[in-house]
Amino acid sequence: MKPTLLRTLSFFKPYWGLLLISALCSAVVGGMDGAFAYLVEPVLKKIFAGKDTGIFLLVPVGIIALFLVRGVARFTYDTAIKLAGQKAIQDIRNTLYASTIRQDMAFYNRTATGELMSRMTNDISQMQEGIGQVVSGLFRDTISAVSLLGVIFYRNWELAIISFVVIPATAYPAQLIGKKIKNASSRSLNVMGGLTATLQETFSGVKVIKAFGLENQIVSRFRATNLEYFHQIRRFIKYESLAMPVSESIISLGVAGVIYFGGSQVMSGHMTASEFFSFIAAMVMVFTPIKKLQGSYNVVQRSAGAAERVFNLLDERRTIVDRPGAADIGRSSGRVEFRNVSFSYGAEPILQDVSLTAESNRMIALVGPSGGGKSTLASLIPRFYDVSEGAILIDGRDIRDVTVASLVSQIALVDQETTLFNESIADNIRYGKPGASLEEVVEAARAAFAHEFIEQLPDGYDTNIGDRGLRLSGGQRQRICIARALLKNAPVLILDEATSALDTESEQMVQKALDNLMVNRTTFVIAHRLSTILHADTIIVLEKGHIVERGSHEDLLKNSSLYSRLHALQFSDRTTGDDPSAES
Ligand SMILES: Nc1ncnc2c1ncn2[C@@H]1O[C@H](COP(=O)(O)OP(=O)(O)OP(=O)(O)O)[C@@H](O)[C@H]1O
Repeated sequence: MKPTLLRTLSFFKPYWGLLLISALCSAVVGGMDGAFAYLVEPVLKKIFAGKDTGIFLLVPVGIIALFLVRGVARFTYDTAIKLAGQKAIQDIRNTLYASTIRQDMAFYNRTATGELMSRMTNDISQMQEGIGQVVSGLFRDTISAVSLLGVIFYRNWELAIISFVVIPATAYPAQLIGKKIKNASSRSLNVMGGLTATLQETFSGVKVIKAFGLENQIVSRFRATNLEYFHQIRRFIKYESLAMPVSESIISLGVAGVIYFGGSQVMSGHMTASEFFSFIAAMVMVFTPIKKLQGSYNVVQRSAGAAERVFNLLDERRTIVDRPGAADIGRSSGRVEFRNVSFSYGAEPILQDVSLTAESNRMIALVGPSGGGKSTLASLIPRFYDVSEGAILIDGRDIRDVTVASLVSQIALVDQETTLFNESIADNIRYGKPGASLEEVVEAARAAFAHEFIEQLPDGYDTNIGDRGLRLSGGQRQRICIARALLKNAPVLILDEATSALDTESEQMVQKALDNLMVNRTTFVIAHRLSTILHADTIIVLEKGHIVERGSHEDLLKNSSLYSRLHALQFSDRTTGDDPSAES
């Protein structure tokens, strides 16, 4: 708990100026509570005992002045402390996002996207609520409680001890309840993570849900998780609602003691009535900040659950990082060598003793039965994963000896997912080369055979990908991705070809765009189109993680090889598409 709290507080460091302003103002606000309770005694004495008419007129004016000053101080305090809280939360969210987006692919494989979204939104909101409430009350309520306690002890320390004997008795149940609140909060956030994951999965997979008529099933699953969330929240509500009545009941014992013993002292003449009123005023006033502080403790407990989850995510270690002394690779010639590479995601070996060399500007096609390891092999080049054994070299240098940033700058990737972001088409292409001029963007789009259709869009290159009504075809999206890769102009290209059936015209356009993209680059094609494979310098046939055949299209066809069988299969059933990677 303590490290979590300290860690949260460390995010406030840059905003110490705002904290200082709020501390000073809260001293004014809190101190005035004490002053107010203290002044009850002389004022009452003068009014009732001395019949002082002067002070009688001064009191209302004084009260207005006091509350004016208090109001200004409180406004400044609240604004400064809440701004500091918001800024700290903003920094936490930025830090978390920056660290998560840099995580390894392995991390993304084992973590549901919805779960991550939940941490970024629900958990951070919970933290924000905690920080907001605590920081806005902590200074003020502490100073207010201390100044009022000062008045109480000053007026009558014996009576003060009687009344405060009960305070420690409230600590134990408060702590117990706080712990329960924290556990319930953590559990409810876990369930909320699952709920967000379900939302993410089902909204993005809505096509399948509709096609299989799974709506009812999905809704019942959602209802069940939502009910579980309610159960967790119900526990949480119960404990939170219990906190106040428990402490108030214990405190009432103290109040009863004060009335009894204080009243006796006034009657026996050991204390004046105005002193007693001042004591009672301070006593009544002090319970408000004390109760608030106790409430803050519960909020802290609740936020601590969320903060722990946020920090756990922040502490996830990356394995794909720069080695000490890693150098910038510069611009490579694009010669890629796999030297006795083995790889596994877990216990199961996926690639075994794979050796191959792609000379600069050559084209290597990876084919073979589904699950043979083609995509895995390609994903090792940009270090999405590190090899388990052996090494991958670019221009003779182990890719683990160069910086990750310089390595990825050597590689352009065009895959089946055709990922476009909710920005303008120009900006989507510009991701290939941040800061590229519009002329460069247009040139890349022309080479990708995308310029024509982009120009016909309502806002041309400024058309937003997320605009309502913008319906880009699969082939058009692919050509935008190809333009992006063209603009990157990297010496190595990884092409995970789309299997999605494009119509013939669209396929031809995409093929022409790809032909342009492949010029003067070392290209690894995970091939699904026969036309691409025909031009490959080397075809690598992967089966169960082993290279079983390699050679040119003609060489491989000459033998009664796996490749020739895959090839024959395609020709015998053109309706399945030109897909030599299909299961043999
Ligand atoms: N992220 C992952 N985590 C664990 N196992 C994986 C992961 N990705 C792939 N695999 C497994 O690795 C093996 C090789 O998969 P890979 O996708 O590389 O094959 P592929 O030849 O590209 O197949 P396809 O032609 O169907 O795309 C498969 O058994 C697959 O289940």
